[in-house]
Amino acid sequence: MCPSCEPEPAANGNGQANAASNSTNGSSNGSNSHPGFTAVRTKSNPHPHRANPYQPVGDFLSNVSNFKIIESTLREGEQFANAFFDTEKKIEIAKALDDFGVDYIELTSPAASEQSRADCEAICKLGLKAKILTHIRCHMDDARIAVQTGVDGVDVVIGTSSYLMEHSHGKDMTYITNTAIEVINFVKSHNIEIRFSSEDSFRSNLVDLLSIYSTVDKIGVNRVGIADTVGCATPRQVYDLIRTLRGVVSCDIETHFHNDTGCAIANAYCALEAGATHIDTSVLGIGERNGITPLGGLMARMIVADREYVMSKYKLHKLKDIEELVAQAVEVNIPFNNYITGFCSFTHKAGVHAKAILNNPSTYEIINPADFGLSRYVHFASRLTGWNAIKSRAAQLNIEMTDEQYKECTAKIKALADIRPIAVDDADSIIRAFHRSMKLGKPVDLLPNMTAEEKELLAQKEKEIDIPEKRELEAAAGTNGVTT
Ligand SMILES: CC(=O)SCCNC(=O)CCNC(=O)[C@H](O)C(C)(C)COP(=O)(O)OP(=O)(O)OC[C@H]1O[C@@H](n2cnc3c(N)ncnc32)[C@H](O)[C@@H]1OP(=O)(O)O
Ligand SMILES: O=C(O)CCC(=O)C(=O)O
Ligand SMILES: [Zn+2]
Repeated sequence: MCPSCEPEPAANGNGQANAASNSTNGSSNGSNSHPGFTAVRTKSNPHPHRANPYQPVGDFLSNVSNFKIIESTLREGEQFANAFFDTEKKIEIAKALDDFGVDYIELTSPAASEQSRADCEAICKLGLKAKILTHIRCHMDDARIAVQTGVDGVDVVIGTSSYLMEHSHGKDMTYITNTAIEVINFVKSHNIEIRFSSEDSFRSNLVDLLSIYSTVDKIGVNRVGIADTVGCATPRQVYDLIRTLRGVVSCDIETHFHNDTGCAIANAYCALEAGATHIDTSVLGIGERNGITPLGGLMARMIVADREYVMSKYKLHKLKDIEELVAQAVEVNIPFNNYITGFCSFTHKAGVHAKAILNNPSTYEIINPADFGLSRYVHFASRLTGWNAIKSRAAQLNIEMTDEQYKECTAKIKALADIRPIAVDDADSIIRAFHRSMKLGKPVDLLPNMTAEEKELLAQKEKEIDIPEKRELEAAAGTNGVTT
């Protein structure tokens, strides 16, 4: 099968949920297979290969087709307000991330607590494919503990902005540089990967930054790290800084973006464009405050840039399970608008969208849900529903009518949807009853269990219905075209 094609989803005709209440829910049960909508059969191959004039241009600096993920749910994510991971949960998450295909798993400092140290050792012993890192302060005490845990690498960090130099650790650049050299040499002497990072890079002095990165690069660190610790950076600032740094160091460049101003994914992308090699993520973006670049959001961004690379490296159909695992562990709901796995990420509602999606999903989808093992849905039970969606739903119910009849039936669905939120079952009942009335040639009760009040409101609405095609038919049949 063409990698761009998805298997045709089965019709989901037995839905019970109320579409409108779904859409105001604000959170989901973590599934995109919601019963309020129906999975659709589309006419043409979804997402055929087609030249995209906006696709990334070839660029000798860019790593959008060659990046690595440092997954920090078990480090940055543990700093999320709600997070508590016991050993068992940490192991479960580490295994799931490893299976997904992340390149590195970063763990909380073993200096944080005795259990943190023991958990770090336990995860190192799992023999995962992903390399295991731990994250420490730029301090020999922490480094001595870290190298004893069995990790593959140590991520060292120290604040370089004036805020942090003054109010966090109180050390100047000379002290920072000397300590960094000592810690780096010590970790390297244990044949362990080493990364040196400046905290709050975007509020640090550029000359200080380039100077210390140049020094640690010469000593032979595996990576340097740039961190937008307070989430203040814009994509343009990120591009400029990483591009400049790329010209100064020869080692890899890791980047870490907080999401306080909503730029964490865009910043990660720009960093890769400018030559960064590694992106820090966490599942659902959990971390300090409102967190960092989310793993799923990064996957969404990168699959659009280079689908082949992303598909070949990561088991995307496991994303939803990992998010549910972490969401449960930290007791949060997956947001309704979450990248990829939000309950309505692939649901198309307005008639204009539905029609085009039914013809070709690329019209209103940049990501193919099937790449993530998910389905797309067309909503067909609202006042925004169009006759093309109703025709497609009728086909799923094995009902065939003329185009004029689909339109008239749609108008009846809209009339009811103008009165109250309607469920899939309501729309289905109307389609069935309308079809029956067409066959019998006489009106039937569209919704037998409607309340008297609803019936009266609906009758009012029906008076207002004006379908041009119906008017023409009625005129042709000798009526004045006015429904009474
Ligand atoms: C931006 C980030 O997310 S960086 C990663 C943050 N991670 C963590 O903080 C891990 C969890 N932390 C902990 O368990 C504790 O903070 C510990 C064990 C690291 C330190 O605990 P304590 O010694 O009780 O210090 P406390 O947490 O109150 O203050 C931080 C200390 O680290 C020092 N410090 C802060 N940043 C750094 C750094 N990057 N390198 C070296 N020292 C640092 C501060 O000066 C302060 O030391 P002091 O009060 O003795 O002068
Ligand atoms: O180690 C790093 O590069 C990042 C540390 C961190 O979490 C931050 O600065 O926000
Ligand atoms: Zn952070």
